[in-house]
Amino acid sequence: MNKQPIGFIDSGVGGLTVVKEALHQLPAENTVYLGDQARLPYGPRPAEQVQAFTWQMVNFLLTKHIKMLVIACNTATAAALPLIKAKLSIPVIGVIKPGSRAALKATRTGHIGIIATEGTVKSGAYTQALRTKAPDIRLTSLAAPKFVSLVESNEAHSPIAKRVVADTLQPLLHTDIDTLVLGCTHYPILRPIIQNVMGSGVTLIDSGAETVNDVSMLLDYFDLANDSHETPTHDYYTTGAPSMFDQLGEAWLELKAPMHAQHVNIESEPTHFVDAADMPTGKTIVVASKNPGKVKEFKAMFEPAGVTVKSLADFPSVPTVDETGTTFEENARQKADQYAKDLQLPVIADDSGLMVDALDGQPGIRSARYAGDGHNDAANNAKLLANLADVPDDARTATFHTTLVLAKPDHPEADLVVHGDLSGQITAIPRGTDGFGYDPFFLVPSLGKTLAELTAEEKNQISHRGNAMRSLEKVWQAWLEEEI
Ligand SMILES: O=c1nc[nH]c2c1ncn2[C@H]1C[C@H](O)[C@@H](COP(=O)(O)OP(=O)(O)OP(=O)(O)O)O1
Ligand SMILES: [Mg+2]
Repeated sequence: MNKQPIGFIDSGVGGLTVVKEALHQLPAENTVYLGDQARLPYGPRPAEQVQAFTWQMVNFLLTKHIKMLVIACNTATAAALPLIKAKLSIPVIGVIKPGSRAALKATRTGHIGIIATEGTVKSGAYTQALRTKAPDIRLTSLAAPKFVSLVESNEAHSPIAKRVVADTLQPLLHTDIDTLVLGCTHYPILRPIIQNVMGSGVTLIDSGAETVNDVSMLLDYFDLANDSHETPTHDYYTTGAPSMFDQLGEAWLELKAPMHAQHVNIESEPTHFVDAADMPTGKTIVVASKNPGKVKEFKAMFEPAGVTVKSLADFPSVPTVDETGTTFEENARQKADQYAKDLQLPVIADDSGLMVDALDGQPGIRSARYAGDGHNDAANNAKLLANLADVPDDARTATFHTTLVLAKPDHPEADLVVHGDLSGQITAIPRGTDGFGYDPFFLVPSLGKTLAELTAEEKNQISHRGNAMRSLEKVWQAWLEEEI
């Protein structure tokens, strides 16, 4: 089981045509999408610039701990797919090969048309992909530079769009093309108009939709599919205006709920591959946790101080450290010392858990494995509730505890150790959707809310982890900068 999201990048909203297919074919997967609308269109830009922009998008999505990357943009695929594939340790998929394969399957006349951006046409990426498989195939490529702007300016259904599409496709009419590759992920949004101009005898190939077949296959092949039954999350980011993105996205994906795309600035992201292990150690700390809920909370605490926060997701090949200790501190030390040694970077490890008075302090250090090995919040919560079924409200008191250990490589004697607690009560009915783990059942009596009903910031202000961090506040920066 792998709950990490699949990442999608595109110059704008076009890649949503791939996401639409992914939501349909892979409904259990979490997804995160980034459209670089501020710098669109990519089509007319030189290949080197497209490569730099694409790295910035990739570096941003890597901070979201994606398990797979889909370059849902033909221009970026043509310019940067091999470079990115060579550097990342996660599977990377482009849109050109899947589109080519589908086109070869569809053609009867052996004459395939390709419409794409200038960049994609110039790169010859489709010609190369198609000729490798079918050397004798006849190909006619045509740049359709105006299509992306039509889509992005929400003109795809206007009379102007009809005119532009008809004019652009003119050279392809009266040929014996029977298959036309939509070699840009924006183009499927113009599909009805394109089909109308080309006539019903021409099969349109949606390169993006074809790509999702490959995504699905690779999820199985690398055993990366998410088979949890939690409702998946879909996060959308744009470098442009979220309102425009939402408007186009909600209509295209036929969403019932608002999309709420978030604005991001990626211009300070590196324009090349950054190996996490090459980062300067002074200002980087690795959160030695596999729990994304914890990582998020630590990021919120460290990043405002200018510290780069990495997590184990940035180091997929580092071996997992088992928790075999009998106390929170032993476990936190084990995790911190071993990961610091393996990564040769400073790390912070957290061992935490819930101690319920009516259960003699259980589940305690076994909180993550309460319902058995593997992390399943729902099963742990269900077991907790079952064990408390006969316990009256006033006896359902409990304490959350955290022990934090900061460790530097090969110096366990220099570990920094702090603790934090939070008292509360276990409710019978879950409330709230934020947070993680036991949060929906943990009532903070003074607030009348569960931890899952608090914002991240509100939770940090009172939580066991927040309290432990406040104990660290005065000492961690000096500790991190100190040479040993
Ligand atoms: O603020 C919290 N809100 C809700 N639940 C929480 C919290 N803090 C810890 N917990 C629960 C989650 C897990 O069931 C156990 C920690 O187990 P613990 O071994 O420390 O963490 P983990 O296995 O999830 O991740 P990792 O060891 O990779 O850091 O306590
Ligand atoms: Mg654990």
